[in-house]
Amino acid sequence: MNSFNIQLALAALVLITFWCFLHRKSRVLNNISGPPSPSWFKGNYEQVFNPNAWGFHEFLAKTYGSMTRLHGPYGTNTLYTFDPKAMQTVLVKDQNVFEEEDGFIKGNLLIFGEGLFSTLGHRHRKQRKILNPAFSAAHMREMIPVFFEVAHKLESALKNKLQHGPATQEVEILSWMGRTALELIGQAGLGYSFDPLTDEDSAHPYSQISKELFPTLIRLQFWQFNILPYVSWIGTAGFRRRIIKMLPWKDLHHMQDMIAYMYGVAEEIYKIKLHAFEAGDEAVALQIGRGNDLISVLMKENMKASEEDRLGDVEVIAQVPDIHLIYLLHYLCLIVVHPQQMNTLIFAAMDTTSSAMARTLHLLSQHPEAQERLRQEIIEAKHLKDGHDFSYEDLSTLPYLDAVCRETLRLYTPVTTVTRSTRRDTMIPLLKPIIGLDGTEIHEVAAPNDTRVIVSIYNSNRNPDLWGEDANEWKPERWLSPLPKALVEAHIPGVYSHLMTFLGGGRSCIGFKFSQLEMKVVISILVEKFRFSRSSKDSEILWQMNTITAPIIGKANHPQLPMNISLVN
Ligand code: HEM
Repeated sequence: MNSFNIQLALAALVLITFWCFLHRKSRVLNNISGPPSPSWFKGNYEQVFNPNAWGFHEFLAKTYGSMTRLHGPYGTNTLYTFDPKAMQTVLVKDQNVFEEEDGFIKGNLLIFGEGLFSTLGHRHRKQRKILNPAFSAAHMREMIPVFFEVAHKLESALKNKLQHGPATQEVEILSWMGRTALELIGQAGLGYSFDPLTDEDSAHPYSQISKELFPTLIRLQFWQFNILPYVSWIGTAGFRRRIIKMLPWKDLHHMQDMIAYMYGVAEEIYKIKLHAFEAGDEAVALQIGRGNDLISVLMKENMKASEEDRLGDVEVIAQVPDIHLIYLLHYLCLIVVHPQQMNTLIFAAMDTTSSAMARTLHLLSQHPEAQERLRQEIIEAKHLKDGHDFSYEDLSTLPYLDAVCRETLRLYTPVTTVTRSTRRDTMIPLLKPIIGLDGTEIHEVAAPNDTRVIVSIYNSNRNPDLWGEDANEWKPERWLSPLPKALVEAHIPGVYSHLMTFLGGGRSCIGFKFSQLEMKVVISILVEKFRFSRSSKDSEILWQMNTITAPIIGKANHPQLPMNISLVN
């Protein structure tokens, strides 16, 4: 028997064990009401995780409230919640009980070594401690010139386009936001420039890939969640690649090609960085970002740390780029030969924030009065500064800009759900009790070991019990007066503004200040200089849920957001 056949036999054995394991799962959650299952094989998963799942999530919230039972694959149970107290337990209080799923952590360990996404408990906390200063407000303050430098490049490119063509032009704004976010995380995060941001043709191929990655990923999501964690460690990477090639599966092949490309780019950046560090301080200072990028700061912090807290060299290099894009990591388990984390940082920072910036501009194009109000605020503040760029403090004292960003991130969160899995039998207390199928009032849910819990960021941010009857409307003004008492008293466990957008607890988004700054810098420059209005295709634009929300037109496969723009003067 050759080694290929042995690995094939092992794969079959693992799958059989996996079926048996699932069947012994408990039925304790059967008393919690929830939607019927359309399929034993997939349960409700295809309804919850699909690009157009908005309606199903709204239906769950309206029909079953903030704690629901879903049918998982193969007759298993899954909890779906946005109850504030339940989220507090899952994400903050008992976060060691509600961890990322086993397969996820093991797969990441295989590929990335001990980075943020592949560590738990003490080790994860230790890495966060070292990483925190690189993402602190103090460091963001130092980075602000880099943010403005990149935003001004975008401004020049768009101005140039408008000055050499019709006064109002249709522009595909999503790709410009993606390119800007890529350049920003390149310069501020990695000390590397991807894109001169001069015209449409100068785009780095990486930004195109980022637009295709998530839509492809969501088409594969069921397999990713339910099969991949159990097979990702089987055989060698070479074996797994051979298996993928044999499968008649277009999306998986496309994913493999995209990752191979990203891998090459990441390797190049990685080598440049290492080379500069080996050459010493002067070489680092000559780099883009002038030694202030996240990797450089992390290295400096690590040198200062006590011996106990210090990360090993490999851990440092693995760490900074090991930024979210959780779902891609599963695929990397299958496809990539050895660790390459640069891509994770780039994607985490890029797709989330570019989606948020594009959504903000889209909303402003649909609400011209809000756009004008924002423009006036920026122009007046700029006037007081004699036209100079804003400082970090200036940006945090523009109330309407702040309100527009918060409201957009509330109503249109780029990441709509996160999933955790219980590591032992446990209780989940509820702020709002539910009625069980047997008619009893349930104040806390007994969740057996290995229960999947989906936390709905989307429904938490739109909960009418907390935000009021207008919770589903985009109203920046709500942030200019005191927030509803019910919301404040609910103690939403999010790190940002009673919102779950950046999550809460020890695994919350470490880059949320980075992303806030980026949004404010880019939106303030664009709205001051350009007027945004709906394009003729506006009614066809459909925002898809995906892993990170993205707009598409009609049946097109790749995200795009056409918008009309003209110069303000
Ligand atoms: C609007 C933009 C962004 C949104 C909505 C967002 C959202 C999130 C969410 C929901 C998580 C938790 C995922 C989970 O636990 O399953 C997360 C984690 C993370 N994000 Fe972001 N993110 C954004 C931008 C960024 C940026 C710009 C960076 C880096 C520069 C970043 C770095 C990270 C990291 C490192 C984690 C993992 C933290 C850990 O496991 O300890 N994010 N993000």
